[in-house]
Amino acid sequence: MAEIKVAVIGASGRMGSEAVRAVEAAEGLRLVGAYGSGDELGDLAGADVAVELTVPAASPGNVAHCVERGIHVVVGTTGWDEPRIAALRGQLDAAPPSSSGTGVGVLIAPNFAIGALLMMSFAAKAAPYFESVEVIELHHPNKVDAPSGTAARTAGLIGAARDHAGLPPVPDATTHDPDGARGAQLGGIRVHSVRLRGLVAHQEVLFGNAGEQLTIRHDSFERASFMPGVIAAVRAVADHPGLTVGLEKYLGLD
Ligand SMILES: NC(=O)C1=CN([C@@H]2O[C@H](COP(=O)(O)OP(=O)(O)OC[C@H]3O[C@@H](n4cnc5c(N)ncnc54)[C@H](OP(=O)(O)O)[C@@H]3O)[C@@H](O)[C@H]2O)C=CC1
Ligand SMILES: O=C(O)C1=N[C@H](C(=O)O)C[C@H](O)C1
Repeated sequence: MAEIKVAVIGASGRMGSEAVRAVEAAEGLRLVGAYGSGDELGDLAGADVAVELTVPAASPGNVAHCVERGIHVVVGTTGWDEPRIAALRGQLDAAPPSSSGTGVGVLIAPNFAIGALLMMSFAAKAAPYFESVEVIELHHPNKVDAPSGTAARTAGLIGAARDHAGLPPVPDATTHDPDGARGAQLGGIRVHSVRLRGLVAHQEVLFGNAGEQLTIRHDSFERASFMPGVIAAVRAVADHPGLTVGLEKYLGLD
């Protein structure tokens, strides 16, 4: 198999620096470029695949830059809401082919950890069977976005599964909540964000019925937990032209 040339955008960040090390250690991958916020991306040093791990404000511009140049992109940065995704789909439809002649592939992966992918899959499977559900995500206090991309994705999957099953809205008698104590509401699902020194990335999905509760919890204790997913995505992205949301689609875990 031909060597894959990889560039990391956001290379000095917490995730980016870990991704640089993972790419350097991975067989069949060669790191050709590492970019920070002050760097000109240019042709990304001839990379076949860019790994994008920056901030929500910069990510769409970086991804557009890669797509325009026919470079496949693995995006771990969060903040990809529906309008951003729709704009990217439009750009991909009109994009030039990649250097290998296929359509450009872009993966938006809200979470690369295998356990987190399974947590989301289990949550979607459980969703039709419970009257109540809420999501609690817990992260390190340096995280700039809330709710987490994982929580937004989980809420989306649960909401879709409930709608498909014809479930009514989650019961909630709250009529007075001047300080927003009930958290954010994403597609009808309550999401609560905790920021706490000492944490990395954690999430609980709480399901309730009369007399019973199911809790699905995932913990990333180290950013190393994301790296097998990053490397698997780099290896697979060229084989998936167009836009894919969720690494589970590459791994058959959906
Ligand atoms: N999908 C997943 O599994 C995971 C996703 N994430 C997401 O990844 C993203 C990064 O997280 P994290 O590493 O913790 O954040 P950091 O703040 O540690 O790193 C962000 C990096 O992005 C760089 N940056 C900012 N703007 C640009 C730009 N325009 N071009 C290039 N680089 C830029 C910053 O560089 P500088 O310091 O020079 O400003 C910084 O090094 C977040 O959105 C986070 O939610 C995090 C963990 C797992
Ligand atoms: O910022 C983080 O740290 C993380 N971000 C992603 C998210 O917002 O879901 C993935 C993981 O939770 C870590």
